[in-house]
Amino acid sequence: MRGYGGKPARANLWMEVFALIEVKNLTKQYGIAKAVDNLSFTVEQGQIYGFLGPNGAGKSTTMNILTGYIAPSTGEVLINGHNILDEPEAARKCIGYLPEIPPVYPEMTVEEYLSFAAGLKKIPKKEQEEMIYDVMEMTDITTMKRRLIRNLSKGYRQRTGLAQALLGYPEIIILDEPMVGLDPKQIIEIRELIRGLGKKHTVILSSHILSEISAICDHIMIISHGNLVASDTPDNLVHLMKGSEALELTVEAKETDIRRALGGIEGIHSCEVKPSDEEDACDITVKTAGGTDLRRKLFYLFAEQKMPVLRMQQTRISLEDVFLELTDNPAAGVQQKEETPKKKRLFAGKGAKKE
Ligand SMILES: Nc1ncnc2c1ncn2[C@@H]1O[C@H](COP(=O)(O)OP(=O)(O)OP(=O)(O)O)[C@@H](O)[C@H]1O
Repeated sequence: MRGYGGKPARANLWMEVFALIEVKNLTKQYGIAKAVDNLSFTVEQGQIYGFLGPNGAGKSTTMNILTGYIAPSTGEVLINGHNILDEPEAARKCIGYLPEIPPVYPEMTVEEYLSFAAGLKKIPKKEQEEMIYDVMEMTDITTMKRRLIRNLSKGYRQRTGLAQALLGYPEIIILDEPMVGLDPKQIIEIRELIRGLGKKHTVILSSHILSEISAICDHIMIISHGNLVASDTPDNLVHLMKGSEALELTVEAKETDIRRALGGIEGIHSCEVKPSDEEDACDITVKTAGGTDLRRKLFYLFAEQKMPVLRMQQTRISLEDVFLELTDNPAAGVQQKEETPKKKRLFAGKGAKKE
């Protein structure tokens, strides 16, 4: 079992042993505004984590704190057991960081820049040449090594920034909005590159674009107004929100008869009945509680009542719906967290702080 921050591993601390990053009650205050508000989560080894949130949610601020670029107002960050404030060098050694604006120098060639970055990272001189060659191969920029950075395309500039992050082979790679400004082809290429990195590294990437995150990440953390509002796998985020699923029906019957018939059915969270465009029929939207599937029950109910069902459709919740619901109204997420044990997992998934 791998030790935790150089301390002896203990079997009953299994989860802690593999927590590569632990963030506890992190807050960053700018004047009276809170960019990050009491944020807690853990990151485990060997996964690709997506940090998702609308503009201004606090993603960059959190990443800058994790990487030691800015200090939190309160709270604690442990990187592989090293406190980022008490042992910054040991903590930063575990992390390769590509900030939102790649820290590249336009007047240097790719090779010169990587050599400069290797120096900053205090990589021993005798290891530098081979490592620079290696990270250029990993990011597929070897053919560009003598080109001035200012003459590179945005995609290659991003790869150069990524190569810089990989110098020293850190266990954790943090990428802030790595696809911003790239064209669709470059996005696909960088996505593949990140997927490849995820095989050997723990990767955290931030984005405000859901499709980018869901295409690459094993685990999604949704942040809104500086709070973590959900943390789970993409599938679980959708599955565990199934309580918001709805059934839409068109039934040939009077509104009062439909309401009476539905009155005795358990598992209905809410129900809307209104006149349909179909003659002598009503459109019904039934919201189910806790993901209950009422399709068969309603089919037999209306058949017994001699009310023909002209249409029945289940509207599936998408990851987009989850994202919008949680980021439009983060308080709704917290409420759900307390309401049902099933939804609780949404907030206490692998990346979320175990209580
Ligand atoms: N140095 C600063 N001084 C004052 N306010 C700041 C500072 N940096 C960030 N903020 C504010 O903190 C909040 C969070 O910003 P942050 O950049 O972390 O969000 P983000 O999720 O990364 O957004 P984006 O995707 O737009 O970069 C925003 O309201 C921002 O205006």
